[in-house]
Amino acid sequence: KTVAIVGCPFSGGQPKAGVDKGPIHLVEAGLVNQLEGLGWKVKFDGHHLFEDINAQDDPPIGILKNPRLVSRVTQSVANVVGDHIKNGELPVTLGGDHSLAMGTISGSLSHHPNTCVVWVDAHADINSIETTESGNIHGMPLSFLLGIGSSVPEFDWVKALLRTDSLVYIGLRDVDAGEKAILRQHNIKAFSMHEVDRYGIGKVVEMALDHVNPNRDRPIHLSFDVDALDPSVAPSTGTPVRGGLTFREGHYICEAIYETGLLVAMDLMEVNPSLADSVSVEQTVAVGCSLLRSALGETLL
Ligand SMILES: N[C@](CCCC[B-](O)(O)O)(CCN1CCCCC1)C(=O)O
Ligand SMILES: [Mn+2]
Ligand SMILES: [Mn+2]
Repeated sequence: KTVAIVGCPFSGGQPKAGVDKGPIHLVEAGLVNQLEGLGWKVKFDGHHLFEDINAQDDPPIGILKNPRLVSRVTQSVANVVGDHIKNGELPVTLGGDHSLAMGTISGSLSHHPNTCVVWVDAHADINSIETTESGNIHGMPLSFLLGIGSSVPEFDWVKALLRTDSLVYIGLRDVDAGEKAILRQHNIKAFSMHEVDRYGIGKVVEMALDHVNPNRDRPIHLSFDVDALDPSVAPSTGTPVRGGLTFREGHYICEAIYETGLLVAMDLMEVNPSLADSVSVEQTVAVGCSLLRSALGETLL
């Protein structure tokens, strides 16, 4: 079985410099060899190069920032991920900011229309153009994928093929008012940190999969934002929020999803190696690689 590493040095969905350097740090930490060590054939044809659009050609739409750049980059990612899946490979997309998930999940859905999405994150990333307070598109990918809010012509390539009952969250703890309304209105299932505390991660993952994959027969796309982890575990990320998942809880999610045998694509997002001291950066990168290994079959025994 082949893993295809898709390095996406992209930061256009948010304002902090550095998140585009996430992929190179993850690869340079030895990710390819680590995955080969698990028995995977690993395909990595270099990091993708996204040429910029100069600012005057990409004015905000409403308050959305870099809309044309984000749209173009995520559309190219959708094609890359879709092609890897078509080739029978398992795409592992390294971010880069979470707006990339518009591309990765579109890619999965293009080949597996019944893909269910497990979104591990402190944030819901579901703001529509009406509800976003920041205009940072990394806080919006799911609204486009679900077709929530008024459409933005520049993003018309995103077919709203994800159903709200095919999405489940784990780790939420910083959800905007507009997003809370969207989650309620659309009955989107979310296991916040409150549920993690209450039921424990084992039960939460079981309930999450029972919700989107009751017969364990649907392909799973795992979109993992490292800020789902507590900042003490993954400090070097753009929007840290205290009270997050422990190192083990994060790994348990990945281990349990691997055990289903249904994983078809994974994203590891929002590693920004320029936001902390070198020890903390190294720690964040190492945790990212470790999570990926767990999602791809590394076991403790
Ligand atoms: N919801 C936020 C954060 C999005 C994080 C994206 B992720 O998960 O990929 O890291 C935060 C908006 N928030 C509103 C109140 C004032 C501070 C910013 C937004 O910008 O939409
Ligand atoms: Mn996110
Ligand atoms: Mn987040």
